[in-house]
Amino acid sequence: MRKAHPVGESQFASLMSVFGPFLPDEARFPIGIAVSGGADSLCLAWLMRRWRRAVLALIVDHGLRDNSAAEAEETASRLQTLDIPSVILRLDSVIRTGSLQKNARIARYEALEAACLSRGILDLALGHHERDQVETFLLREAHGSSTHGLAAMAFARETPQLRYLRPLLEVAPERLRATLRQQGIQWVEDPSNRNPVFERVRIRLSLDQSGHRAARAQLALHAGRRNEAALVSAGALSKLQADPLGFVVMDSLPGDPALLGRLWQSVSGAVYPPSPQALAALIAAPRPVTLGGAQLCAAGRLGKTWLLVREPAAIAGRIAAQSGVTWDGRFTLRGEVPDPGTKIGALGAEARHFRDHTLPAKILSGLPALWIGTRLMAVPQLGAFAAPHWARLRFSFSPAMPLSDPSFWPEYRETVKT
Ligand SMILES: Nc1ncnc2c1ncn2[C@@H]1O[C@H](COP(=O)(O)OP(=O)(O)OP(=O)(O)O)[C@@H](O)[C@H]1O
Repeated sequence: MRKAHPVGESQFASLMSVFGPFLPDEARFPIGIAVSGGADSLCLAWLMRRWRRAVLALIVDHGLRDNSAAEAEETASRLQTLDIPSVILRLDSVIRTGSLQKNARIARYEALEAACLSRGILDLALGHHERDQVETFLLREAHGSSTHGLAAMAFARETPQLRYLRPLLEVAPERLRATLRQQGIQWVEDPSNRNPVFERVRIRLSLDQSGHRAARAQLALHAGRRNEAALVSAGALSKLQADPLGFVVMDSLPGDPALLGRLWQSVSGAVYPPSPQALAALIAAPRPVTLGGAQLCAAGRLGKTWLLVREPAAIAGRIAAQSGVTWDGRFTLRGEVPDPGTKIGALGAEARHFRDHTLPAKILSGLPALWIGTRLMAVPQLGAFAAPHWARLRFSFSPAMPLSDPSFWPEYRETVKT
């Protein structure tokens, strides 16, 4: 057998580049990494940290094995030595009837998704690799899956809240282990990965090299078309930068009116995009314009050519603040409101207090703020609170057309791993 080559930093950077736009590499926009402590996801974490500073590893402790808590701690301290911050998510509700593996997986994804949502994480990377992909294909084939199922796992999968990324999906697992060995990084071996009670493991054990190659070739036929379309849409989006504060900056407008319409909807919070004719005219001759609740204007000191931002005159008035309520079709409040008289309204002219902020007043004044009468109590997005107990409140960016909506990436959808 040939010796496996470690994965290099520049190769990983090019694997990540196919996913298109990422939020700036700043502490307020971490990318999540799901780390089990096994070789694959640990290697993913190491590579991600070389690629980007703002990352957060999420370790799920299913609590199903006696030493699982200690293993999770061990993984967390290993990550710490690699300068990767992490949190451990403890599950106490894995249902033990039916398929334990399946229940554990559902509970794991729920916990990961909730943790990302509460921390404003939009992208979560998973450590699936090429052999996982081949096994998924063979499992689905054995179960009579349709063409869609046989395309197996996609590079990325969207939920309305989160995008799952699988940058290592075409990388052989031997290369991930070789990478860790080269760096002298240890990992945890999960005994269930070798337990033939599980069908996936039986498939793994029965696959010789030629079977593996044949399955890969078949898989490529199924997956090719889907991923090709996905890469086209990722390419279009990779040129812009979308911010969960509710604005988009870009050097040029996307050439597809439907795509531009979706961006417009995300920023304005509108249920419908502007007319395709108006958008096509704008693409043909870009110019500053106010349309359908959003404004296209010069990005100025934001560094790119265009800024797409909520139209100030169209912003909603004040409404009573309650957890779960959405204001201006864009921002949903979460957390316990300390005073029943609190209202949500735009920061407006009070944005002048944040003059030193790197973002222009045009963006800041449209952010949601919490008010009691004329008193400004909190601007959660800016980390400004009149008193510590207001700091429990958060707004999430939740327009009717979210920036990470599945229809943004139609070809990336897939069924959850079998
Ligand atoms: N307990 C966990 N905590 C966090 N993420 C997990 C956990 N288990 C699995 N994952 C994520 O899901 C991916 C695929 O899971 P799978 O069970 O196939 O991998 P694994 O064999 O447990 O571990 P690894 O991929 O880390 O070697 C992992 O690479 C990792 O990103």
